[in-house]
Amino acid sequence: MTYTLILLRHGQSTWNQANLFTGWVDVPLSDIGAQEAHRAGELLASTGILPDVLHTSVLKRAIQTANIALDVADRDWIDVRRSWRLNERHYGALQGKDKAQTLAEYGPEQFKSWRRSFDMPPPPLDDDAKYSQAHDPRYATLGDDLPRTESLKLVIDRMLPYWESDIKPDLASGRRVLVTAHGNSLRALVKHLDGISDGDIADLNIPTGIPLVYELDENFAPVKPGRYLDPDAAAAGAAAVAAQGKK
Ligand SMILES: O=C(O)[C@@H](CO)OP(=O)(O)O
Repeated sequence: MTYTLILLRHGQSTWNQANLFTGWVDVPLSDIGAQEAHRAGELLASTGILPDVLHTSVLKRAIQTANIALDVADRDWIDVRRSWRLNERHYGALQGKDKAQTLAEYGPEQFKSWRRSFDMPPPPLDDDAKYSQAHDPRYATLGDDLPRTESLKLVIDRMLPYWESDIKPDLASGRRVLVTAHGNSLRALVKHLDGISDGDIADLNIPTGIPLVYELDENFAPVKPGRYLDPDAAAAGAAAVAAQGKK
């Protein structure tokens, strides 16, 4: 008996398209992103890997992606759970900043450290800053859990409790689970599943809009490497994410 877990990074957002650091800012899909979500649904349908339950973040780019993909796969009806714990990494004071300008201003070393170091968060975002979530009603109950910036390590710390408490039980019940989330929250989950080291995770990038399917054993360990349902597009998409800022 194996469990099926499908990971799906949201399609391109308007801020991905504009090359801006996004984090917890709640931006929608671009037209390209909606097309990617559509294609993700086609891949699920054509391979017959149809989810029984959906987990998403509380950010609309993930929610819209899941809705489009599930509609195309004729799975609109499945159970849905959402959690802030699946949100993108909070990008602190970088939220809303242009990636190319940030690279030019601070140099490649600092830029890479902010984007991909394991435990070095960007400077925190002030609560009265334009792109702060401190007054967003959807996070009103978080109290001290509300981040003002996060490293990947901090994402793992807040994401894994949800994996344990909510996602694992759905898998254990024999349901195929779709997790629709974000570049860095999915990097956190893949790091955990694949046992990737703190250093090596810097080189892992997740492309937008391509389902990544894992078969897990009864201990929730992958029985073989996760596979993208469109490997060529996934490789090209991951390379494009890695190169962001350089355009
Ligand atoms: O801006 C962001 O929130 C993320 C994902 O789009 O960017 P990066 O890949 O640079 O971590």
